[in-house]
Amino acid sequence: MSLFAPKGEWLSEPGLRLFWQPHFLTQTLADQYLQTLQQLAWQQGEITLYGKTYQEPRLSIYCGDEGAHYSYSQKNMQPRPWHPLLLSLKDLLSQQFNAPFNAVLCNYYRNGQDGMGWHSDDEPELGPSPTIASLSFGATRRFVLRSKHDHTQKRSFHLNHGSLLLMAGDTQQHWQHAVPKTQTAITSRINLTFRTINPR
Ligand SMILES: O=C(O)CCC(=O)C(=O)O
Ligand SMILES: [Fe+2]
Repeated sequence: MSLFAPKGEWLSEPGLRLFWQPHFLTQTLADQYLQTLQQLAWQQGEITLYGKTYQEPRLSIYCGDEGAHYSYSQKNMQPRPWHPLLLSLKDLLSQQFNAPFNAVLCNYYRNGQDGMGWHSDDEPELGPSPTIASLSFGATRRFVLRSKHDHTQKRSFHLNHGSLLLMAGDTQQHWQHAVPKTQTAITSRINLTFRTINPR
């Protein structure tokens, strides 16, 4: 059985380079993977902004090769060892996109009140033009991009169960992205972002 349902497409314009494949995984595989992923040791992280500590509005877990330390929002994250499913997805995506992924940040959005605010994945250890592969499972959530130069310039995707969205090229330099909270009653969603962490 092929993992790959219909092909995806590259969306390229100056400063924005994306690859979108809504049915990257078959429904059966996506269902099976979601069940496994729900059993990971999810934790609610904290962020400190201007001396005040907040609980993140989502659960997360960071896995990767030994030494793939990642810091964001003043948090220094030590990778946990690879879960076998995450490792096999990492290998598959690395091969497919010719990118040496060595870590994955997993996020668990429990309901519409969980989300992720505007940011770019532009931490120094990702390098200037990171390739980031994002796989989604469970409830469909809106993923929005906006230009850093003109916030009215937006692109929006509905990241469905089994979909793949890849961000590449200069995207992180010129665009921010977010997963907005929603009042709509929705079930949980899991997102995996595979990344390449360069040694400091
Ligand atoms: O949940 C998503 O689709 C995006 C997650 C994200 O932007 C991140 O982990 O940096
Ligand atoms: Fe991000």
